[in-house]
Amino acid sequence: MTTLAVENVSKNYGTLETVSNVSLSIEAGERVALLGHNGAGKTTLLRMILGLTPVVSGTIKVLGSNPGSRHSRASIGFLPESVAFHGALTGREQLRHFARLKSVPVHVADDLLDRVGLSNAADRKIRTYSKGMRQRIGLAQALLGQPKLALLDEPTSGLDPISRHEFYDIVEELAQSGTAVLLSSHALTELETRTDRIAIMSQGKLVADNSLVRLRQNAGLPIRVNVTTTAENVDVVAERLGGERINGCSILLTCQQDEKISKLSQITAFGEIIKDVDVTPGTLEELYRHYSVTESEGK
Ligand SMILES: Nc1ncnc2c1ncn2[C@@H]1O[C@H](COP(=O)(O)OP(=O)(O)OP(=O)(O)O)[C@@H](O)[C@H]1O
Repeated sequence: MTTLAVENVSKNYGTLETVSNVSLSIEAGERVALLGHNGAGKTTLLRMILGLTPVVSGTIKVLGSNPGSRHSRASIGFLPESVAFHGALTGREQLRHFARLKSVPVHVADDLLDRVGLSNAADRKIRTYSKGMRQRIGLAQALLGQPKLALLDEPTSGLDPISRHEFYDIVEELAQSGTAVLLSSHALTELETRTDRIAIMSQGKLVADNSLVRLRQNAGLPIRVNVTTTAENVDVVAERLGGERINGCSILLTCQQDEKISKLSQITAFGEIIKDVDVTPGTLEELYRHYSVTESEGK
């Protein structure tokens, strides 16, 4: 059964259509990133999946159950964008408290502290924790009870690169154990290798939902090719390739995906005067802009 099935869901606040006819499904073990500018409707959608905002138009099912139902609530682990903890409690006390609320055995809380790398700080008060350590406690509470669906709202905001890396390792383990993961983020670059699909919301609409490879193909964004030559040949190579000289020995050219191989043959035909070639596909930022702008222009 599909873990999360969102079908034709809309939500208005007054005359503002915050979520507009959105359909999105996530299977067990899939990691989906939900992207969108501020106000795109991501949080409203997450709230509807959680059962906090009623679904009045369209349907949402979590493992076949309605949002907010006992079964649905028991299946979801949620990490809100800003998590508030009791600063006077230790990490262990706080997590054990959440475990009791979720009717999960307390020893599971201790195991999770270990899993999120907090066992050494578990008996320190949360008020002494760094932002990254608080996020880890937040993640640990979202993982209590082995959720079938993890909803993570901006989970890596404020984390340093190493903590982000470790965070995504945990997400990967979670997905491998069969949990479907939906995470919203503004930190685009980290999602490139860490998620299976990218869903983009713009002005309430879902404007893209596909693997990164497919999104790139469909957008047809140009590929950048950076060529380094010997100093004395840079001008002539730039002219022949039709590229732009960007500094001492570097030339920048762009081409479409289907021209890439012929462009590379043209470059290698110059022989030893070519010192290096870097090929960079369109970045996630460019894709994001492409899909958001295409939709808002009504193309
Ligand atoms: N309770 C509410 N009453 C009125 N308008 C609301 C309410 N909740 C959200 N909105 C509006 O709906 C739109 C979408 O908000 P939402 O919080 O879902 O966006 P978001 O994509 O999560 O943005 P962000 O990245 O800033 O968190 C915004 O214009 C917001 O002002």
